[in-house]
Amino acid sequence: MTQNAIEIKGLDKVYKGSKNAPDKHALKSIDLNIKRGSMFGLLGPNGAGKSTTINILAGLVNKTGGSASIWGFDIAENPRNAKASIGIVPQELVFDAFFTPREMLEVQAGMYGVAPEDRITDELLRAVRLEDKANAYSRTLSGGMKRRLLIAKAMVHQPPILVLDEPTAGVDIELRQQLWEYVRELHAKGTTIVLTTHYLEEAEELCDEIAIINHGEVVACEPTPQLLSRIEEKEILITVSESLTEMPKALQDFHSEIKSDHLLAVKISKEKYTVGEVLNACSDAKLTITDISTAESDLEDIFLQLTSSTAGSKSDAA
Ligand SMILES: Nc1ncnc2c1ncn2[C@@H]1O[C@H](COP(=O)(O)OP(=O)(O)OP(=O)(O)O)[C@@H](O)[C@H]1O
Repeated sequence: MTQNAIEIKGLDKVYKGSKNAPDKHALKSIDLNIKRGSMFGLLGPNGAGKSTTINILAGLVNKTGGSASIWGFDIAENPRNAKASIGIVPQELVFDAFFTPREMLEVQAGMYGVAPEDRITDELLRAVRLEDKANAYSRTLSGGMKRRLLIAKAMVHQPPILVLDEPTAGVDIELRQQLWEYVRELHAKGTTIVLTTHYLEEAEELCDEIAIINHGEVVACEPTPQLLSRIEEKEILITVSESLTEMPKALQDFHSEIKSDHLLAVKISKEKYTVGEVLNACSDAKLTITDISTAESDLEDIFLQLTSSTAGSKSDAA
């Protein structure tokens, strides 16, 4: 039995165009393995292909090529078991406004064939802190409550994998913390979590592995610390009293650039070099430093670094 919760191999999706719209190659033969028990982040700019990937796993979009399996079940050969192994929290807050949270969870459990005695409706309502609203019309819930209800809805059949598609978009900080608290609880109890998010700092904080997808291609997929260290760069801005016309020899080993007459920018990988080594190189070059400042790369920078090499026009990504 595979150790992966989700295995995606050569997954391809072309949305057929129409008279006025060309075909859209949304996924270009992507490979992804998501380990059982992990908290996995799928990051990418708008239009990268995150929702397409998730919707294929959910059985809502048909793939054009390749394969995907969920908890060892191929989505094409064994769609019932594949579907039973995953719970998906969609991006949009889609609801039947006249159902109460309790009814909604009961109906959903029924749709998954969960016998009445096996249902965990009350437990779920408590977990997402909606027990007080169990019998209220869903249309009376706040946006945050609706979001929590959608998580509960995705868990009615107690799947081993929970996928959250941009769960905190437009959600305030306090609620975001509550959501993550519950997601962390589920994870601690053994649920594999996959989330797509634009909040890069959240992926950094929550996920043990991150894949970055851009224009339908996987740009990176690694354990979070490895991803961070691989490209973690520090930019050092050094002002010198000498007028700079060309890069001093002692600094040529670094990724350095003359920004203006007296200003040098040196980028160093924190794994390879220290700031001290850069300063020593300046001293070897007989430069007189009058000012120095540094800036760390965060995941946002890394994300830009990784995606800019394959990035096309903004309109294509929109
Ligand atoms: N039903 C569809 N028909 C045609 N093109 C589509 C369809 N759904 C998505 N696309 C296109 O496929 C590409 C990938 O879209 P997708 O929604 O998967 O991206 P995403 O990474 O989830 O973006 P976002 O973060 O904005 O949700 C985009 O260019 C999008 O316009």
